[in-house]
Amino acid sequence: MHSRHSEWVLILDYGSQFTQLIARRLRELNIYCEIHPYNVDLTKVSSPTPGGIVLSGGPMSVNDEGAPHLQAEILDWEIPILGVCYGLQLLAHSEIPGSVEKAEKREYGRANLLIDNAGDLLKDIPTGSVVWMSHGDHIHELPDSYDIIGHTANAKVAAVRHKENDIYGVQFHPEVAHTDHGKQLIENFAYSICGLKGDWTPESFIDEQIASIREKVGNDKVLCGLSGGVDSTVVATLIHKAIGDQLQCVFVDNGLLRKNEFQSVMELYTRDLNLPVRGVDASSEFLSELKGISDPEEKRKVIGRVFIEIFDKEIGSDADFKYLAQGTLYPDVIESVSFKGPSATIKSHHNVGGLPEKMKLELIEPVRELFKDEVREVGRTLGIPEHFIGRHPFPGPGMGIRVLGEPTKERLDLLREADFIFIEELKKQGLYNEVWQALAVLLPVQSVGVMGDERTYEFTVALRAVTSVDGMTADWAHLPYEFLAHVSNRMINEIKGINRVVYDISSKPPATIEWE
Ligand SMILES: Nc1ncnc2c1ncn2[C@@H]1O[C@H](COP(=O)(O)OP(=O)(O)OP(=O)(O)O)[C@@H](O)[C@H]1O
Ligand SMILES: O=c1[nH]c(=O)c2[nH+]cn([C@@H]3O[C@H](COP(=O)(O)O)[C@@H](O)[C@H]3O)c2[nH]1
Ligand SMILES: NC(=O)CC[C@H](N)C(=O)O
Ligand SMILES: [Mg+2]
Repeated sequence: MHSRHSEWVLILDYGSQFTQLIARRLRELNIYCEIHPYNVDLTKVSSPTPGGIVLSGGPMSVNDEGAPHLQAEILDWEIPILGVCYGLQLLAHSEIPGSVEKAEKREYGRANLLIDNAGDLLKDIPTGSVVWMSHGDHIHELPDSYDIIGHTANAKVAAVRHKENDIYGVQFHPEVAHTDHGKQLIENFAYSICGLKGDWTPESFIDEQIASIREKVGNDKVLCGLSGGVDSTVVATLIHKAIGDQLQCVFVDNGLLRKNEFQSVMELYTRDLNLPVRGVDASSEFLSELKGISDPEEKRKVIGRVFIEIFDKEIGSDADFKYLAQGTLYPDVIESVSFKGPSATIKSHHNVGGLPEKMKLELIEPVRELFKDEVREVGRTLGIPEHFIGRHPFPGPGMGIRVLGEPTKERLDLLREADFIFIEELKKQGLYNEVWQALAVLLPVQSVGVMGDERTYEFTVALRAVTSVDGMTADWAHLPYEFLAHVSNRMINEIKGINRVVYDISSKPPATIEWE
């Protein structure tokens, strides 16, 4: 459940790698938006009526058989529309099939936008400014209903405006940082053309969520899975504000947590936040269900299922419990479901794609549409102390997906020691807040070493640290060599069973942050 801000923009996703960025740019303007697949059931996105619609780019060609189409009804909504790249091609193609053709030269990279008629869309954008192109098709024949308002040396049609309606299209990508005035263009579209005010702030979000949680829950009770992480802490605080002691939180020790995590987080919750939390030790249940399982997706599904079983057990026969609250985030949702259908699922986050099909409790997920940095802002506004807000994300399946292969107790303990050293050193040396997330992975690889004249044949730990804004894309963190040397040295000396440490230097994409 979530409630939609009254003023919002609908983004229809045609599969572009940049669709998330359109959402980011709008949200930076304090405009609420949601991404839905191009073929979404329109009744799900018509209330409240969006103030504008953006059609994203996409990898297909509009002329391909089975290419994602435009749901023409949206044109009757008389709402401003902005088509980006594939979105623009789709607008042209929907009036004149075949008007889009393969360009002689694929255009990828920077181009200079020459403005023919700025009007409202290109207002305050200097002619000749850099725009980012990424397309193989181009518009050969523009429908009569459109005017060209911008072109580049290679693209006769780079920006268009419908003669009568508020429909616009651009061949370049205003959402990427390489387009110099892309943000201005999106602002022009949202503020001037759609007439949106940009009044979506953490305060308005909190007020709306509290009202909607109260209305939804009534006199029933809510169970909230609390993990010590940012998202669930924010969610529990929000719900506690809304319904007080109708909320009960549970923190599950699933045997996959960090070293000392369970005790220290329980203490912090009692000390700093006045939340009703029960701690549950379910480590043996989780570990026995994970026995013999080494496939990443299978592990995630097992963990998702056991979490729900434990939650069900916790409520026992108390029939007042009708809801389960979780700190599910937008990236969890985006990565677990895909507009292309399940085949393109990247990983089943335990709390989304890993959930069992049949559940007794109905979900309440107030931050399901937010990115991590937005949740942190909401948390700060709610007055949650910084040591909760600033924590690195830690996934629900925890060490279970960081021990590659079967997560046995023995291997989990090894990894816990390695992780403890890595995080402790990051904090000690003032680097913890410089990286977005840091973790250690235990590889199922043994290699030969020599220690004190003895041969060793032990495991390898991979260190991973990334910089990111929202976890959707990430770069490996350039940690100082001396730091890495020190950490490696400590791990190999202090942890019996590890004789080699490597550093992961892959970015996301094409890698992901976690290894499984
Ligand atoms: N050990 C746990 N006990 C109870 N619930 C949990 C546990 N781990 C995860 N969950 C539930 O799953 C949700 C998703 O986990 P996730 O790790 O994405 O979020 P988080 O732990 O709240 O925040 P963060 O991403 O900062 O770690 C949590 O918000 C929480 O509701
Ligand atoms: O609660 C969670 N349940 C999960 O199943 C899960 N899988 C990945 N993550 C976290 O999501 C972010 C992106 O991770 P990836 O780049 O590995 O997909 C990173 O911050 C990951 O730690 C999860 N969080
Ligand atoms: N980035 C895009 O949306 C590309 C659109 C289309 N696939 C093309 O190559 O022209
Ligand atoms: Mg977590």
